[in-house]
Amino acid sequence: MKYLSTRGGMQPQSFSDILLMGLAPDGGLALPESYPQISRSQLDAWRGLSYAELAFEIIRLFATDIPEADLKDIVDRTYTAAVFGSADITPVKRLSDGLVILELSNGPTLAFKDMAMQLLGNLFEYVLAKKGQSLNILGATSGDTGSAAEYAMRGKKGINVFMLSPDGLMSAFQRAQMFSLQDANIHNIAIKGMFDDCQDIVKAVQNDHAFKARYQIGTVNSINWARVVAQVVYYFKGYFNATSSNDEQVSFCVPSGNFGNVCAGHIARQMGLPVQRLIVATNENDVLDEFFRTGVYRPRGTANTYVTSSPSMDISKASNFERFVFDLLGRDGTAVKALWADVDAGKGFDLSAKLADAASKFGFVSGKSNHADRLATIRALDASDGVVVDTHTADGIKVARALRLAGETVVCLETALPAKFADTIREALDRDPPRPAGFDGLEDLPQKVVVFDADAARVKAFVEQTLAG
Ligand SMILES: Cc1ncc(COP(=O)(O)O)c(C=O)c1O
Ligand SMILES: N[C@@H](CCOP(=O)(O)O)C(=O)O
Repeated sequence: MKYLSTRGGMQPQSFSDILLMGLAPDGGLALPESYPQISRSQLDAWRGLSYAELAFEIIRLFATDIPEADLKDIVDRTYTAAVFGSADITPVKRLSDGLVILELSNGPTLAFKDMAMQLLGNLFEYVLAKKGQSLNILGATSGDTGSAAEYAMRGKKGINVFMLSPDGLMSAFQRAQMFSLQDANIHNIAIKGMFDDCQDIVKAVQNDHAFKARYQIGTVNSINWARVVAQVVYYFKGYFNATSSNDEQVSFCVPSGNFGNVCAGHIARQMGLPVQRLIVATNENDVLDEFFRTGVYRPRGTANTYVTSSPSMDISKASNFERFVFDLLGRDGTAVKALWADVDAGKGFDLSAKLADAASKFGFVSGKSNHADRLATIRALDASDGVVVDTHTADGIKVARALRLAGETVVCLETALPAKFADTIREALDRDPPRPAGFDGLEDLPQKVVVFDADAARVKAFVEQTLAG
């Protein structure tokens, strides 16, 4: 399997190369030359597999330059009950109204990001050892990618993590999870701005080819294809757990911001998973909802991005959306390059002529949620099912309930645990959310972080100084 860029300007590369590469040299995102097609008999054979067995079957189709025995060892070490809390890894819960919740947040940092990041840590370690290289990761987070990456990479030989986050905008729990880490290879940088400013800096540094090569800069955001492919696995597992036969179809409802999670659902559907619809749920930052309703993509600036009670989705420039648009436009890299030249110039684009395809050919629909919806959903679910969900998952459930068709099985992706967003849970339920074992006193630990303006040059200087020792 070789990989190309969404902007059409990259020579085909192997999985291990794009794992370390981050953005493609032409500024685009890596995608496989084609998606592997899963036959009905393969799907039947996969139904009874454990999570690790299934992950191996799927990832080996993409990571074809890693010897299978090595890959199997990496996957088996990653997806264990000890790390993810149960042998099932991603169990499902059926609500009284028939909606299914796919639990993705039982890993070390209580968000779905652990599902891919734990694998990424082990893949990096393996590939870097083989190549005799080291890697300096520059990442951006709105709250969950950062902690998942830092927990997955802390203490790993040959890896440093520099993580940008929006200053003062994450929850107290999210801040404490990241900033309390004292490991020598973890560096937290709070940026005076929003997540999009952090992601813009990551992309600016990735596009400085000389700096990137000199300091071996890599990425853990969903820019990195390995993140997306690891997320494909739980769509298959969620499908098997929510159905009793491969004759059935399900729809997935996905709380969305940077479009990485639902992009993995799109890939699973393209591979042949029987997915009826992919329901994109946004919060008040509704760039994606606007696109799937109108065909107009209108990324907003920081001044027009709201600070909400589902803060991890406070995103107005959905990085991974480029991967979907590449497919929507018949994999035309030249057209994607032209559209993203407009995006990079602060404009948007109009693909309303393709809107019907987005729905009928690719199964996408969307809806949005706001603070009042979130509170109402959290209260209603607590009352009806005794289930407390986090604010992002609540956005998904609100939208799933609004858009569900008669007879449709909708699987809602649980993207974080409520303990991460205690203020809003208290506002909704007048009590604290359950706090999993091991997190008591987290917010009282000493914190280590530097604060910078949203300036790529300042971040580069910090990376240089830190690595110079
Ligand atoms: C808790 C939570 N929910 C939803 C999302 C949105 O996911 P994505 O950015 O993959 O669309 C994020 C951030 O990525 C998140 O941390
Ligand atoms: N919500 C994310 C934002 C980054 O998304 P990614 O999937 O591209 O890493 C976060 O929690 O940081």
